[in-house]
Amino acid sequence: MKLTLKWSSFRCAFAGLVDLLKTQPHARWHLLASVGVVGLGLGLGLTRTEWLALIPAMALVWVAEAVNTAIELTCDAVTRERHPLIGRAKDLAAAAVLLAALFAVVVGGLVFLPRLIG
Ligand SMILES: Nc1ncnc2c1ncn2[C@@H]1O[C@H](COP(=O)(O)OP(=O)(O)OP(=O)(O)O)[C@@H](O)[C@H]1O
Repeated sequence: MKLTLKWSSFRCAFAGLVDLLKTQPHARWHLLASVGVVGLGLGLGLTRTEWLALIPAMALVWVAEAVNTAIELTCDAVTRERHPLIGRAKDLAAAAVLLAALFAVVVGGLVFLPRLIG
């Protein structure tokens, strides 16, 4: 089996990341929150276990936001007319971001609150 790396795929993925940050205001909030969490975590000297909880929680929010944006754009490419299924698809994609963000807040609270008020 031949293993090959397609560098153009990395270029496309990076372009998607830049697109996300340029066009999605929520992504900029995620960036601010991620920088804040990492800065606070470094300042408080979090343990490896605490980082192992925080990193997937943050990553999930980024992944959900990217997929949500992709779904929104795909829906808009299919039709700009109102359609109940498009509405549901967009609402469900937005729900994925909301769920990821809520769970990230819970994880952040479990990690940081005992250190900040304990
Ligand atoms: N073509 C459509 N048919 C039916 N409902 C739609 C359609 N487009 C948007 N909606 C409804 O409007 C909501 C907002 O859609 P929109 O495409 O403006 O995304 P958004 O909330 O502005 O997303 P973001 O702020 O992340 O870009 C959707 O969640 C959906 O309920």
